[in-house]
Amino acid sequence: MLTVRAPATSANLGSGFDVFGVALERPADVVRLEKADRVTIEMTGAGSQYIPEDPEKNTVGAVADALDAPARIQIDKGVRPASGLGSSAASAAAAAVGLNELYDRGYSREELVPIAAKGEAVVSGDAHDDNVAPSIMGGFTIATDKGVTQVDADIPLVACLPDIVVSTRDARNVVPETARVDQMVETVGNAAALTTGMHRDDPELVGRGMHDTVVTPARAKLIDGYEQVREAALAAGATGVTISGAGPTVIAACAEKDRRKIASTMLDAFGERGVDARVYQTRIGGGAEVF
Ligand SMILES: Nc1ncnc2c1ncn2[C@@H]1O[C@H](COP(=O)(O)OP(=O)(O)OP(=O)(O)O)[C@@H](O)[C@H]1O
Ligand SMILES: N[C@@H](CCO)C(=O)O
Repeated sequence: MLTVRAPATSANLGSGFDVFGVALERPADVVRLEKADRVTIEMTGAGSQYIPEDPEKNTVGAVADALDAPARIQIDKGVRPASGLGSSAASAAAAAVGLNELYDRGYSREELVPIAAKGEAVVSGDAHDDNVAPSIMGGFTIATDKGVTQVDADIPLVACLPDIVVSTRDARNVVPETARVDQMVETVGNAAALTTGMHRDDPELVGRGMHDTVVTPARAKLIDGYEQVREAALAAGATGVTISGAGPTVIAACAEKDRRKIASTMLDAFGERGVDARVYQTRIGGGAEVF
């Protein structure tokens, strides 16, 4: 049996809607796979009771189909579903990397990205690559229809996951259909600053580049306490704060020395709104690993 650990991810990072993503050092899904006559799926772990084991409805089923690689697949969820931490993508990424190896298909990590994205289409109706790309390739990724650009960045992060459910499908429905030219100009500037910051391992520049006035404000309304948590994290030293993926996780970039204080401040701010939350003190990490 082959075991693959695929990390949680944070997509968008504010200014890079549907393009930017980072792999997180923790949490992660652990997926075990062995060849079989047909695809079967067994789920355990965080929120697994809410995830269908039917291969037609689970992200890994679509990946096994795309690779023509039937297998018995056991998924231990470390990444809670509907979290904004790329839960559905972590399983799909692990399945793509694991089945590619199990069946000796010979795809490169970059070639596996659109294959794993077929799993995302099953749950959100859209095959966006921005979570599966970092979960497979690690680091900071820029995923477009021309392929994936990757850099091994090292930035400390805090990911605060409130006990609220936001489905990607719902969060995509509130994205504005248009943006003004001045917003476009601002977004390009922020995205460029963030990308440069990733190359320099510079949390200040990355945090500055996370600012977004187009998609984030519309989605913030779905997260009770978002503005209070954001302001509290910035006051505690975060260099930038935004919604992780489609939410409800709120993600902050920071210097290492401020990370612990920011984490407890974000928890307290959700607590003051009566919202339970858990927090991951993490950083940008590597992609899926096979054991
Ligand atoms: N293997 C899987 N792991 C997690 N969720 C899955 C899986 N297969 C299907 N799903 C379904 O996908 C949905 C969760 O995916 P969704 O994209 O909404 O959350 P997420 O991946 O945590 O968020 P985001 O993409 O914003 O980071 C749930 O409805 C869940 O039942
Ligand atoms: N880019 C996607 C990531 C969530 O899957 C979104 O924000 O809708």
